[in-house]
Amino acid sequence: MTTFNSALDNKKISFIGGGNMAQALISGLIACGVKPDLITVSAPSVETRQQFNNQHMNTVDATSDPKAAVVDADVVILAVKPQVMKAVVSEFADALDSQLVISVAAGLSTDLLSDMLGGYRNIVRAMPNTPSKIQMGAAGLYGTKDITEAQKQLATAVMAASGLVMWVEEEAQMHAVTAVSGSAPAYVFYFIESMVDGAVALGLDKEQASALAMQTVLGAATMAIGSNNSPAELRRKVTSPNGTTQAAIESMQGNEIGHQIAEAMQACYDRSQALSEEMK
Ligand SMILES: NC(=O)C1=CN([C@@H]2O[C@H](COP(=O)(O)OP(=O)(O)OC[C@H]3O[C@@H](n4cnc5c(N)ncnc54)[C@H](O)[C@@H]3O)[C@@H](O)[C@H]2O)C=CC1
Ligand SMILES: O=C(O)[C@@H]1CCC=N1
Repeated sequence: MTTFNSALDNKKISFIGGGNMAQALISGLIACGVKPDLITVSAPSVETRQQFNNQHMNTVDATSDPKAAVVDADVVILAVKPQVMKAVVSEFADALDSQLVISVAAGLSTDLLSDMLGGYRNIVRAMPNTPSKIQMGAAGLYGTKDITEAQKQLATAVMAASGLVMWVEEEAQMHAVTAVSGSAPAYVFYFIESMVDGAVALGLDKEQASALAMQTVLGAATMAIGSNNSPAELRRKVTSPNGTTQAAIESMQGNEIGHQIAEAMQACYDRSQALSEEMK
């Protein structure tokens, strides 16, 4: 669990958009000690605002006015879909003066975001993932040359409230971050779904199969993080010569599962690249 970072002291953090990713990041911030009354969410739907009010007992400020959310914020987090970003930011771009803007939108380059923001360049692009909700997220960050060292530390503190933070040097690497962590919880959920279906077909009931599959994924990932052995070495330690695991792994290799995962990641990367082009 991440602990409170003093860079967050009294910082006002405003979210534009109150969907899945905003909710996950807000949970991380509050869990690490940010006072809810320093957080504002701008969302057009009454239901979304009501949901925030209920969940956080009216301590998080939920507004329909993005400009009010931005005007005295220290950090503005853009958490709307790439397709609506241009229209949404046009409502408050003229209220930006020194705020740190963090965009979590897939694909959108800092140059394109800057154009949408009327030339404003204090922008960090982040690619988090939904396990941020339980402070187990993994986020890649890229900053323009225009952000200060203090803003870089602030961006690190904001995103580290929800888990691991990794800065990349080249903006193009953000597409790879999306392929390996931003979108990747979905691959893992798909893997778990398939394991459960497989176990049910082999005679277990669904609850038993789900509990065993989820605990195994958690145990294997936790073990890999804490180990001096590589994932390949850990795999070999499970695999007895001519035993059960060898039969399973040979079946996967025969079906080129590794190659198929790489292909899926390439598709994710390509889609991330295409989004910026489409939104120009
Ligand atoms: N869901 C995920 O796992 C991840 C999502 N992202 C990025 O986060 C961003 C948001 O995605 P989600 O939270 O999944 O989508 P979502 O659909 O759950 O939330 C989007 C939110 O945008 C808001 N919105 C829509 N129109 C608006 C407007 N005119 N003004 C202000 N707010 C408006 C609404 O509050 C809505 O809840 C996207 O750009 C996505 O690429 C990044 C990493 C992971
Ligand atoms: O699917 C998407 O486009 C977003 C970005 C990464 C995860 N979800």
